[in-house]
Amino acid sequence: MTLLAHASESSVSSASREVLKLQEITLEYPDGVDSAGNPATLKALDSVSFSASAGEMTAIVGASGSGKSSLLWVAATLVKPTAGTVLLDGASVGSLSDRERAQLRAEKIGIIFQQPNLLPSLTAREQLVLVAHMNGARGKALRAARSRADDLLDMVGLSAAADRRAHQLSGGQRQRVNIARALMGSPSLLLADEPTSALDAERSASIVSLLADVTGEFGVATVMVTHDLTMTDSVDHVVQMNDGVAKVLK
Ligand SMILES: Nc1ncnc2c1ncn2[C@@H]1O[C@H](COP(=O)(O)OP(=O)(O)OP(=O)(O)O)[C@@H](O)[C@H]1O
Repeated sequence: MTLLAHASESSVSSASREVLKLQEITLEYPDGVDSAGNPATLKALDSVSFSASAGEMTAIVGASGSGKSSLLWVAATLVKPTAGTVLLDGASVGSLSDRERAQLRAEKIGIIFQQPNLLPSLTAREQLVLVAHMNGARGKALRAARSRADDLLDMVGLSAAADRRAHQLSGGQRQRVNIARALMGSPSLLLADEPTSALDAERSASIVSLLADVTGEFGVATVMVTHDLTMTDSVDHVVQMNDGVAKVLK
């Protein structure tokens, strides 16, 4: 298949290229007032440095409230850190406007949320083509988007279910559509927030193994938040969060 052959070549050439680099990221949330009545803050991330390379998968683990999701949202450029630098493909995102960051996200970042959030009235294929359609793709461009959607659905094992609507898919299948959808824009960074939280152990393992496959096939840098330590065997790197502090375990 052309798509996969092309992707494999790109993964070889892009191996170990640093896609995401977080330098001394601190994130503070407003947290009411202190005993003297002054505004208080809660430090969710405390000088976190970490990077993710093309073709490699990293798991972020840690107890509830340790800062895993905060780290992912900063990496996704959805939350601006209080201090520190986020570099994406070597360029700092700190000085970009909201609009420029939204554009950067569309071009470079695929995000997989905990719950797939699929639109009930659309088929699996339509969920993938929706963004291209909303961006005005018509004619040849729309046919190209449909063809890419079909290749991606094939890659995630759903070619037979391309015409099924969201409610006709199982939880695991919905998460596969979610993964395929995140890859539609050919991102260099793939971020997944607890992608297996709604699934049983067997389906969770197959979703993590699929993420590992697409990481290699597409040469993306994948960062997955998980509280499930059994998932860390199949990843290249593990970062443990503890009270906002990151420690690289693997
Ligand atoms: N929007 C917010 N406003 C204020 N505090 C927040 C906000 N979001 C998160 N926090 C706090 O920041 C800390 C880190 O939260 P975060 O959601 O990043 O942790 P987590 O490791 O992802 O937790 P979980 O596994 O339960 O999802 C927690 O103390 C949390 O209460």
